[in-house]
Amino acid sequence: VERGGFRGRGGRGKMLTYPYSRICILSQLFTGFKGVRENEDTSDGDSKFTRRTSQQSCSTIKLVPLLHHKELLIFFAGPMVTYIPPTLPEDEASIFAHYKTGIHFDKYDDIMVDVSGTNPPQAIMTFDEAGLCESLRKTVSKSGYVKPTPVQKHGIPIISAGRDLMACAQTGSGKTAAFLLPILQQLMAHGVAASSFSELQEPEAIIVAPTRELIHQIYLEARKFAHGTCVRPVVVYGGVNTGFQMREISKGCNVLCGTPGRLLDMIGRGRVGLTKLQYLVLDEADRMLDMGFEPEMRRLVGSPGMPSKENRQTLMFSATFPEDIQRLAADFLGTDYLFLVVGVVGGACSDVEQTFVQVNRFSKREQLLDLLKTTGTERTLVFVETKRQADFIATYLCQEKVPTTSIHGDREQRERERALADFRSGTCSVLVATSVAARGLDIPDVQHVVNFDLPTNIDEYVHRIGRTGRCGNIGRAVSFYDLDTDGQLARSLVTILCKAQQEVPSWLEEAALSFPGSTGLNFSRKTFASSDSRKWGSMHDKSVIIQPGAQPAVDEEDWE
Ligand SMILES: Nc1ncnc2c1ncn2[C@@H]1O[C@H](COP(=O)(O)OP(=O)(O)OP(=O)(O)O)[C@@H](O)[C@H]1O
Repeated sequence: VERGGFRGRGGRGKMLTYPYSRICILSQLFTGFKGVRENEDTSDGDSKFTRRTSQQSCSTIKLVPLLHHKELLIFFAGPMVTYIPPTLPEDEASIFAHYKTGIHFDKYDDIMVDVSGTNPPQAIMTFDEAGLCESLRKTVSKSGYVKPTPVQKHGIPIISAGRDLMACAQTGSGKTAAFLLPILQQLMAHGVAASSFSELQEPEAIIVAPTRELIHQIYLEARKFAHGTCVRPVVVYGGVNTGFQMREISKGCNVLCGTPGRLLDMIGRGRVGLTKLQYLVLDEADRMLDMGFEPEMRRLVGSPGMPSKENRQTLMFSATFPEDIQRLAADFLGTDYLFLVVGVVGGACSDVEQTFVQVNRFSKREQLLDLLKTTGTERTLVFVETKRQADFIATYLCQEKVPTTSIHGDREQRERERALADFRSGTCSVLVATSVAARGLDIPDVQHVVNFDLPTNIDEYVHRIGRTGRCGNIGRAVSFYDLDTDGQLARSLVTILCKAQQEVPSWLEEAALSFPGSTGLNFSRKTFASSDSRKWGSMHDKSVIIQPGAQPAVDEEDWE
């Protein structure tokens, strides 16, 4: 049923063992039985069923036959989730804490921008032109924003004009505010009703993102910009006590931020209604629509009460948009949507200096240690392929007296949040992470990203190295390249380096040429390439940045 999860086929009264605490959907398998629908913290399972939880990672469910039941069986085979995140500080200093824009912030103005689609509205040049209400102007200024970034200059008027949008802009260039500000402004302008207590809440905006930490970060941004207004943002994501989140929703909810699973759960429980929905935002939209999440996104837009795409505004943001995903995305957007490209679709942030080191798999660990000795206390994010590897490397570095923590999908939510907090505060200068930390996370002063293992997908690489060099600051990325295993990525890496105007090591170029299937390289050094799939028709240039057949992030279980 799930990779490495459900083992037994089950049967009348048979004991089944689930080694992971995951939801298993056992369609049709047990016709004639009804399973316990046990939700993490509500023991609302039918009393005719027994559920025995042994250790945290191993639950046992006994199925008891119930004649004449032929439902889809849904089991939650995990321990009760009791985690309630710490209360957030309410003081302005904490809410508006931000880091400084870097010396390259003004260079954003030189990046080429292309808006395709009919009648795009005029871009704004300043926040004054954005027509923000007084409260929002104040929160923008308290956040340290002086002038808008290109994605904000173009995105804000497009959204304010009521248009659907697919926006592609480099990592760390302010996409979050580009959708939050116009949504909040429109809600305020149309006199959004201050939320009040009700078991069913009907938010005006829903924002979806692929990981718990990212959606929490977006929620913090929404809470920051909405500070002092009557708009109430709420966040829901897995790994946190459901009852707690239901109570938070019932206190009032205008902007609901969520990971897909928990969001659908809240809708399914009748806690969230969709009839008032005006805005649906997919952050990291290419990830939200790839094969991992697409079914959930379709379930979301097909949920009862969800306004049709003509009757809601759908907004998609990412730094990468492979062509096949662009085509798929069109199913969710109104026909007249605008496609905004800042720089190169799928391009790496040019403020990140990218270096490649040839390694063999047996020397990597020592090379990492040597590298970290040269970086000292610089905040460094180390990406590895698997959860086990993350634990292993973090333990190794701790033994070598490098203050290290780790984040991956098998850690408890409490531990994940603790790890991130320790990294943010500098208690641990090194964070070893799987792909769960690749997208969206905005951590101040990450000077350095190390790809201990290169990902198999070039878009994943772009997002990973984008954890540094944000908002005009300069960052460095070092990638360990193993000739035995990373050959299939060589060609895409060369293209990424060329487009970011960076030096390509000759051995990498050779590796790209010698990889089976390479038919000569033609790496343009263009600073800009518009890549709206509607323009290409069937004649488009299949740039290697776009990899239609690319596999999703390796460590699928890391995602929500
Ligand atoms: N106009 C601005 N002026 C100053 N700082 C800004 C501005 N816009 C955004 N920022 C800050 O820049 C940082 C990066 O923004 P954000 O996280 O929205 O980037 P992003 O484009 O969504 O990145 P990613 O692709 O990695 O998700 C944040 O700390 C944000 O507060």
